[in-house]
Amino acid sequence: MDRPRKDAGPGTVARADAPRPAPHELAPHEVVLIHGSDLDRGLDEHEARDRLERYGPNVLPRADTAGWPVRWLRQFHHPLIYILLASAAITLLLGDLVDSAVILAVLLVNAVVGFVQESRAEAALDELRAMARTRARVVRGGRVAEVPSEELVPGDLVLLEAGDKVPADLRLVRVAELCADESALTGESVPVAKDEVVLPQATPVTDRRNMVYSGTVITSGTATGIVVATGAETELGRIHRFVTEAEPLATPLTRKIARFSAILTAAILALSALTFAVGMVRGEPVKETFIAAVALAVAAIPEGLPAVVTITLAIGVSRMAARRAVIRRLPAVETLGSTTVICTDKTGTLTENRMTVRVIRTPDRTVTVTGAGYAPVGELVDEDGRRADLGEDAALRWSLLAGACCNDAAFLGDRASVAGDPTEAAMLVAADKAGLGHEHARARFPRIAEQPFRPERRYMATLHETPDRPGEWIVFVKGATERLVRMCAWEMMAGGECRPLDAGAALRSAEELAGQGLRVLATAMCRVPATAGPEESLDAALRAGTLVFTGMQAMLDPPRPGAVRAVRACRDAGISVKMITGDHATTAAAVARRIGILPGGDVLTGEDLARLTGPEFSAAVERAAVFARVSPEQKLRLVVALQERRHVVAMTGDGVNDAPALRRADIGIAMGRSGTEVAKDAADMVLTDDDFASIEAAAEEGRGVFDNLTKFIVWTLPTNAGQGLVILVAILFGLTLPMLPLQILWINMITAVTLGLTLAFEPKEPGIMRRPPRDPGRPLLTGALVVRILLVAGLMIAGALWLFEWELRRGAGLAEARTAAVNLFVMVELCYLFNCRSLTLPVWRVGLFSNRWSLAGVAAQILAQLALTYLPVMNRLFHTAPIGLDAWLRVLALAGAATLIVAVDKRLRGMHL
Ligand SMILES: Nc1ncnc2c1ncn2[C@@H]1O[C@H](COP(=O)(O)OP(=O)(O)OP(=O)(O)O)[C@@H](O)[C@H]1O
Repeated sequence: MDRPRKDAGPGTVARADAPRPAPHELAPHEVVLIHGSDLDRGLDEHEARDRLERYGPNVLPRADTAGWPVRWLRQFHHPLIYILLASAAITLLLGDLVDSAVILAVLLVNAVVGFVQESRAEAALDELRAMARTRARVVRGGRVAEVPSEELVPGDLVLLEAGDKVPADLRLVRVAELCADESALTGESVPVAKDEVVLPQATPVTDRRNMVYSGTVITSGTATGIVVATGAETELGRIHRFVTEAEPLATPLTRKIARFSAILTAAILALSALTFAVGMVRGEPVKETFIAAVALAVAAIPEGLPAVVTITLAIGVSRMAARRAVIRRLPAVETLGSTTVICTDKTGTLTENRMTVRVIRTPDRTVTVTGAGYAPVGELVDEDGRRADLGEDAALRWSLLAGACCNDAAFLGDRASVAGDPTEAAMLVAADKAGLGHEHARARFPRIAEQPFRPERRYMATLHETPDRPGEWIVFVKGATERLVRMCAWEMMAGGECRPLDAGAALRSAEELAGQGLRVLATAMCRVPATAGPEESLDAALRAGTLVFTGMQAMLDPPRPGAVRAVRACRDAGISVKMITGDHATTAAAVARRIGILPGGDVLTGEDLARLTGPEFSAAVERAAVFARVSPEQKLRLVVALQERRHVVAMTGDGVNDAPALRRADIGIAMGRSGTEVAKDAADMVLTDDDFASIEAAAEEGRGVFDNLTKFIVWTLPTNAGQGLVILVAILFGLTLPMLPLQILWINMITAVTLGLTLAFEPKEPGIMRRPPRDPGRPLLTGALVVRILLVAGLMIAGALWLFEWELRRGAGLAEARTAAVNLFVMVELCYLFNCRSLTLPVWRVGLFSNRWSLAGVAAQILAQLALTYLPVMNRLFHTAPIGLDAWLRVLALAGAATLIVAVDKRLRGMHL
């Protein structure tokens, strides 16, 4: 390996006007020099801060989204609004200033509501984007740190590993088996191997294998690179001057609703044209009939529906975020409510991913390790309870050294957390507890080549210089026991002597440890002559199959405290939970049993899956609850098989190879802490705490969101129908209008905001996780809903017509009778709101105070009605008149009767709306 010269040291940033060679033409140390950085220490924190100010954040400028004036004007871009505008103009021309003003007021209120809703939804999505930002690992001042990738500056020393999204344009300075998927830049999806060699000046961007570019993805290997360009200066920035990341707000449901609204609008417009025609034939006055027809259309069309859907989904997004599930694609909110299977990783999701080595077993000895967590507090204890003496045991020492040196993890801060793999961190801690000191061990055996861990090969290997024997190198390997026994011919004993490996005994021993729920990693080593190149020597040593087996380290990864409850909750909700892991079947089964996933299904291994095909495969997948030693490709097969059996599948993943399965799943879930950037990119949802309980919480919220949407639809369609049909019926049958078109507009305008919208804030219903998942194929307009629409609209119209007639006959004036009818309408809508606030509970059991928005809305609506009835100015504007207590009593009695009838209907037909 052409290692960079370290004596170059930090230099000054080259003057901006000096002609500067491109980074790919320079040796690593020259790039470092030019960028004023250091190959070991990176930039200092304050230098990085200065540069951040000088160069700006590492982001692409966003394409200008529409400013508020445009968004405001967009609120008027709707056929219905055009009609209203036209009718306002016509009434004005006909000299009716008041009517025209009221229509304009309706329009304005509508636009304000639409605007506010849209802004809220936008804000929620902005928040969502902010949460989805990526982080990068950098070396600053000699320490590894994780920073948001926006904060990277030229000269930063960035560490890359498989699964990372390259955060800026980097000149590679150290590389181990690096491959990058550059399809984001070049369209070529085959990963490209990378190197650190110097390339000639004229090498085109697409061939520069010593560079990695922002937006591309590391598919395997590890590397270190120097940032040479950030933000708009990167190659990606040159191609896309702006980000146009506006995620569409459309979901299957919003699309369904948009289609439904379009058909409904057309039908209602036709009806109102018919009303106008009938009125004309009857010889009614043109102006009044025209306004009546317009009012019919405005009142009957549920204009607010699409906006309420978006806002309900947005509320769902923030509720889920509060429960640590960040939604990246809006449709996920909806799909979560109908999830039937959750396929989850074991490590980190069901367990804490905070490993502690508990047992170390060499071929002739077993020691237990005391202490928990990452603190180096604890010791190695022999079976007889005495402290183990390392000095006497060569196998134990070499196993611990392999664990410390064949290891990429590093502790952050005060050992509170790790950068890298917790499995590896546990092995560092074990070495520390044994008194070897992992930093000391790493310094003593400098690493010169490596084969990073890859899930599909299940081991990691490194090659090191050794201080005591200059002509030799040492190979360290760690990985799955079944994998390592195939690479070993010998096993080391405590005294340092080697004997032929008893693979059967090693495997049985691993099995026994796994049966205790421990995760087992085997270690091996060998010495090789330092003759060939380091990479070739390492490769040859691994292929020779003559390594020396030094032992196994078995670690405990405790189940997450909330996992047991969450798994049970899923089961109650008709969602089956399947564990998918790369770990050993016995370890997986033991953990699954502890968490409650087993019994209740079979345990299948990757090998079993490989043997099965067709219907046999999918039946086995359906039956199994635990899948062990599964490869990422098999995850994809699992998703497909489950989907073929009509399941709605949520699948978790964190590795780069998980991306296809995450994309294919109905809901791909990535891990916010341990997940790779690639997995997050492919996912619909990211868990900020990696916890399975958060998936269950999100599923619960998803059901809540869908319930609230249903509640709004169940409320709005019948009341809109009632408002529109009352005019239609009056005109078709030649009756005196029981309500004036302006009054209908009033009802429509006020109730949509004060009553309907508040349903979006309804809390979740009790028992929401005790019913089966929702069928995503169910139509919007079910037969039961049609019956409900007819029932509520019929009751509203009959009640209003009857009351109107009664009041007239009683000697009340026209204005007074109409006021009573308007109040009845509103009261029925108000009581019906309580009916809709729960899909399951009877109307009288809905908590009055559980949704304060709805309570405030109801109060506002009552005040508005009192104002409409008693304020002289409102009387003049809306042609209303004060009504007496007896009229109110009739209004309340009728509204109460209507509520009772609907309650009986709800009781009889349950929640099948
Ligand atoms: N850093 C590592 N170095 C060497 N071997 C490893 C390392 N991490 C894991 N292994 C081995 O590879 C196996 C598979 O690991 P992988 O990371 O694919 O799955 P997992 O973390 O056990 O499970 P899950 O899929 O639930 O996250 C492990 O059981 C272990 O034997």
